[in-house]
Amino acid sequence: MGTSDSEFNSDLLLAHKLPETRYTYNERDVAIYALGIGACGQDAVDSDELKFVYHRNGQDLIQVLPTFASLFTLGSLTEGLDLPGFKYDPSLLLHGQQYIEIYRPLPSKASLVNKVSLAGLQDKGKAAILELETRSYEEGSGELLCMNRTTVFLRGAGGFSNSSQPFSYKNYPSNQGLAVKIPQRQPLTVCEERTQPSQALLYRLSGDYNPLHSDPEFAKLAGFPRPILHGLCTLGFAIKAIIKCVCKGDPTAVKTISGRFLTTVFPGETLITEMWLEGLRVIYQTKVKERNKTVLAGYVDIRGLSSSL
Ligand SMILES: CCC/C=C/C(=O)SCCNC(=O)CCNC(=O)[C@H](O)C(C)(C)COP(=O)([O-])OP(=O)([O-])OC[C@H]1O[C@@H](n2cnc3c(N)ncnc32)[C@H](O)[C@@H]1OP(=O)([O-])[O-]
Repeated sequence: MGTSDSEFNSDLLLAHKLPETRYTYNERDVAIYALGIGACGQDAVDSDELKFVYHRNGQDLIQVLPTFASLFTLGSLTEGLDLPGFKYDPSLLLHGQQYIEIYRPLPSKASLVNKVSLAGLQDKGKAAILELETRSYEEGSGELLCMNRTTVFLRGAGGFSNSSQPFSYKNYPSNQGLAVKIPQRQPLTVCEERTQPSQALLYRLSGDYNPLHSDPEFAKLAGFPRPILHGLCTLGFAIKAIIKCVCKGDPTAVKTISGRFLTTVFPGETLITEMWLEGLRVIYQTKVKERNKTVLAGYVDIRGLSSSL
């Protein structure tokens, strides 16, 4: 264990308290987010999707997609995370996994206080896996709205601990957020949706301005031929498909979301999401049609099932 701030120091790291963050949003942010994950992207009058963007009786009545909750975490990672006793290169960061619990339907506007804590850190040799947990409370009522656990894969940041006993810290149940086992049988339903070449440029307006998603030169330096799609954008497309195909368009049916980003998506590619039902759990995987590659896999726990399924 090191003694200076630039060397790995587990005592310093685990004792560190991350600052609270604030997140305030309104109906405009909700609509811009929905457009960013492709709502009405294929059909501007699709009644399953228009409700996330527009309401004829006033914008405060638009419905909020449950994955909007993932935006509440952004400040902690995108504005530079300063962890004493652990260093990494933010330009080599990739989003690895997202786990979200929704405790009550998200309002169309709110001011939130986020309590952020370190949920995990693992030394994988070539990379480090860092996990942050964010609990979002509504300002005023103090009510807990949702919890996000964000896993980032930090290329080049591994090898900071003893290789015969790599450092591994996790403070949450092992059944949460693990990669899922995809059933061998045919999926219950499949949804295909093309992302737009400008998808990342639109999605970034929801708050993740990392140039990896917009700047060709930056993307090349980070090891990609061109800018890549935000992981949370791909997740938004997949969960929107599940809401449409399994939850009969009801976004409040979603209780828990888990997703692991398996490989990168390029804006303009077509996403095919396959879904299987196991009790009240929807197992899903999303593939890129053009490359026949699975890019995302996970599960969604839902509150109930429509009788027609
Ligand atoms: C957050 C705000 C910023 C947003 C940025 C973005 O959106 S970026 C755009 C969105 N994001 C993307 O586009 C990223 C897409 N994903 C990828 O490109 C690749 O999956 C990878 C580079 C993350 C890892 O690939 P690889 O071949 O280098 O890895 P490997 O198979 O050799 O495994 C090594 C170890 O790591 C483990 N592990 C592996 N994967 C994950 C994971 N996803 N998650 C967690 N853990 C993972 C695996 O279990 C293993 O541990 P074990 O079992 O030995 O104890």
